Formats: sequence, structure tokens, C-alpha cells
Amino acid sequence: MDNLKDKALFRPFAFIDGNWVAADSGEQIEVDNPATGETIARVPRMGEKETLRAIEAAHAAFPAWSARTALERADILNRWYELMMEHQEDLGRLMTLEQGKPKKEAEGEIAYAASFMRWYAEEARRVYGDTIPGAKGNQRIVVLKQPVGVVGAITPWNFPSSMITRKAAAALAAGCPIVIKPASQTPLSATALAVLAERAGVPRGVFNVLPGSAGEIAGAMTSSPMVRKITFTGSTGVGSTLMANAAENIQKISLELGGNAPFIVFEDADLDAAVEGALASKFRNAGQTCVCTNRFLVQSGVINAFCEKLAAAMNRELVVGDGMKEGVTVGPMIDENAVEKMSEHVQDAIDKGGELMLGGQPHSKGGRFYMPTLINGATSEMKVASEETFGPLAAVFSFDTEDEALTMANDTEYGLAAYFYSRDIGRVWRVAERLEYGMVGINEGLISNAAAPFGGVKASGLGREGSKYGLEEYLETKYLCMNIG
Ligand SMILES: NC(=O)C1=CN([C@@H]2O[C@H](COP(=O)(O)OP(=O)(O)OC[C@H]3O[C@@H](n4cnc5c(N)ncnc54)[C@H](OP(=O)(O)O)[C@@H]3O)[C@@H](O)[C@H]2O)C=CC1
Ligand SMILES: O=C(O)CCCC(=O)O
Repeated sequence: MDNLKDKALFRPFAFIDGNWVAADSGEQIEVDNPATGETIARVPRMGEKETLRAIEAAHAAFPAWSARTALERADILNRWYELMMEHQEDLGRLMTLEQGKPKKEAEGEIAYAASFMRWYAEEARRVYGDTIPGAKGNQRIVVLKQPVGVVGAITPWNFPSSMITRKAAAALAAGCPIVIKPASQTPLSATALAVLAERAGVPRGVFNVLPGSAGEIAGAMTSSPMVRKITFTGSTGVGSTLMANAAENIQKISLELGGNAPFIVFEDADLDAAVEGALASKFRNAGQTCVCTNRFLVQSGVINAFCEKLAAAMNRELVVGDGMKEGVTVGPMIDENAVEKMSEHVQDAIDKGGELMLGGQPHSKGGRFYMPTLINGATSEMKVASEETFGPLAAVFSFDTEDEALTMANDTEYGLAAYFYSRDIGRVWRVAERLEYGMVGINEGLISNAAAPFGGVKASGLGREGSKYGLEEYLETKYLCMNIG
């Protein structure tokens, strides 16, 4: 952390009600650098009691925060945005150290994370109500949008900053305070955001960060009637448990869960553009992104050409190594379990007849590095067909007809992101409409931005984040029936 320009951004504590605190028990969690395995920090392991205190602080802060004008809240979010961009390099460095993604990609995530602050600063001022003609001559119907109340957020390690700001910026813009549990592997990006929140003028109690025990913190959030909204990004299993637990207090819930993204390449596609999109969609964050392509479905007439071009591009563009090193484009995987899952999917595909074209093994330097891998001849019996690999494996399946491609693409419990490449306008509409996914990239491999509604269908989740729709998740609708005599 010695290399940070602003050393105060390294804050290995929890942030509750404007105070930097340790766990009541004194227990800590070790945070390591996935590139080296070295321990880089110890943060408090907060539990149920501390979480209840944070919820109470947030609840106490709610009336004053929600009573501020939208413009006042927007000004604070804008200041926070500016501070994030001023400290982009330091925040990126912290992220690379705890998460592993290459420095340039980490700085890119900081800009992406900050963009939610700016977006929701603007949206805060556009929370409109409605008037509706009354059912009786002397009645008027007025619809108000009001903040839902205290929000409990649980976020993953793969996007340590943006998964927080995508939730927090919308919540704060709507007038809701938030209590956040960041992933245990990446708490430092979260606490650095809290340092900047304080500097931006976010009042105490409005933004709280508690690294710690997932079970205890989530339990406190779902069992407290003060928490009116739960928002989660992570695995489908945990999301489903949270949803069941949130039922106890009928809490509103948004879930952004796993995916199994298909990337369809039709014979009429621009193959070079498809390969460029494939690289971006598959290898961002070493394949550890819920919208990463999991299955390449390529029409039989172009499958060999596509694979050759993809292999050449992977050889040219993908450099594996420590994300702090200049020129590295694929960092380490987050932990040994992730490497194991990747190895298991690759071996399973090879055992079941897949043709290994590139990679297929951990990097010779060992540790958590895995070589970007390309396997042609993938089939529906392979694990990669039905499970999210969450790693740098490009598995290529063949299809003959549009109908077959759609059947294969939709043959999954998930429905987060899908991509396809085609230059036939009729096909573009037909395929876009029939894909059972919340987001579809058409001749485009990078679909995430603050203006767009991010989210999935089926086992990939509920609700949307980003865009004007993301603000709705933090608002309640109240109807006033006025008798005017
Ligand atoms: N949609 C997405 O973006 C993501 C999908 N995934 C998928 O999930 C797989 C497993 O990754 P993993 O990190 O284990 O994902 P998890 O769902 O376990 O972790 C995400 C967040 O949930 C927390 N959490 C863990 N257990 C519970 C619980 N019982 N109740 C409430 N919160 C909990 C974690 O805390 P803690 O860190 O303390 O365990 C973390 O903050 C990946 O391989 C990938 O397939 C993973 C991350 C993001
Ligand atoms: O993997 C995730 O859950 C976050 C996706 C990052 C993004 O593209 O917004």
C-alpha cells in the first residue's frame, strides 16, 4: 500500500455511522493478493451485533437524508464521482492488489463505478409522480414515489467497486441509506469508497460498510424489519437463500445472479467483428464476469474460420500475469477453487471429445494463473454447456440452423446476457426477440453501462440495476385519493 498517492484510501476497518471501527470480537479476515498469495491486509470480521448497529444508524439517518432536496443529494453524488475520478489510479491499484484484474482494467472499472454516481445524480432529479383521472367526479388520484427505506446490500469480489456503486448510487439518489457487506476477498475497494463518501459529504449513517461473516450479516439484514430492501449480486444459490429469508419481513429484493451466456455467430456475420466482441466478452476479468460468454455457438459453415481467427487473436492479445505489470491483459483467478473449477471444466471437455486448440492448463508460473483456453467441438454433455465456468475457457459448439441455435441458446436455467452476430436485419429482430435473456448484445460484446438496465430473467435474477429502471428498485409507489368536495 506504500505506493498509494493518497495513503488514507487504505482503510482496513468497517465504517458504521461515520466511524471507522473494528469487530466487537476483535476477529479479522485476511485479504490476499491473488497474483502472489501474499496477505496484504486484515479487516474486521463484523457479525450480527455490529450489523444491527449499522442498520439502526441507517434507520436514524433516513428521515434527514430523504428530506433533502434531490438537488442536494445529487450534488453530493457528483462530488463523490469527481473524487473517484481524481483517485482513479489509487483506487485501481487497490483493486488490482486485492482482486487481481490488470491495472488498466481496474482503472476502467473505477470509471465505470463512478459513472453510476454521475448517472444517478442526474436521475435523482427525475423522480416523477403521476396524476390520474378519478373514478368519481369529486376524486383526484395522485401518485407519489417515495424512498423505500434502509437498504441491505451484499456484493461480490469480481467487480469490487462497481457492484457497490451500481446499488449505492441509486439507493442514495432515491433517498435511501445503505448498509453494505462487500465480498471478503475484496473489502479494501469498498472501504476506500467509504473514505471518499465521507469526503464528498455523505452524512453519517447513510453509507455503511461491514466486511465480515456473510451468514451473520445477511441474517441480521433479512431479520430486521427496519431493512426494507435487499440487493444482492453473486451466485444463484446464495441469491435463492436470501430471497427465502427476505420473505420473513416481506422485504423488496433485487438479485443479480449467475449466467450461462451464449455468443452466437451466424454465417452472415462479420467474423472479424465477432472475434473482437468474443475477446472482450469472454476474457474480461479473466472470464470471471456474470455476463461473460460461456458458450460460443457458431454456424457450421464458419466454425473453422471463426476458431482460427479467435485462436490468432487470443495469441496476439492475451498476456497472462500479475495485473500490476505493464502489458498484462489476463490476471490471476480469484482463488484456488476458481482454478480448480476451470481445470475441471477443461478436462471434462477434453475427456468428452473436445478439440483443444489453445491453453488447457494452468500457467507454467503456477499460482492462480490459468492459460486462456480454446476448445472446439464442444457438446451438450460437457459441464461447460450447463454450468458457468467463471474462467478463461472459450468452448465452441456447432449448429446448422437459426432454430437450432435458439434452442441451444435457451437451453439453460439462466437468462442473464446473450450475444449474437449477424448482418441480416430480419434475423436480428427474430433472434433478439426469441432469446430468453435480460440483455442481448447484437454485433456487440460489451454491453454494460450506467444508462442501460442490467439484469436477468429465470435463475439469473430479479430487478434491474443502472438506467432509470434501477432507481425504481429503491422507490415505493404511494397513491393519494383526494375528495375535493
Ligand atoms: N453474478 C455474479 O456477478 C457473480 C457470480 N458468481 C458465481 O458464483 C460462484 C461462486 O462465487 P462466490 O464468490 O462463492 O459467490 P457468492 O455468492 O458466495 O458470494 C457473493 C457475496 O455473497 C456473500 N455470501 C456468501 N454466502 C452467503 C450467504 N449464505 N448469505 C449471504 N451472503 C453470502 C459473499 O460473502 P463472502 O465473500 O464473505 O463469502 C459475497 O459477499 C462463481 O464461480 C460464479 O459462478 C460469483 C460472484 C459474482
Ligand atoms: O459479474 C457481474 O456480476 C458484474 C458484471 C459487471 C458488469 O458488466 O456490469
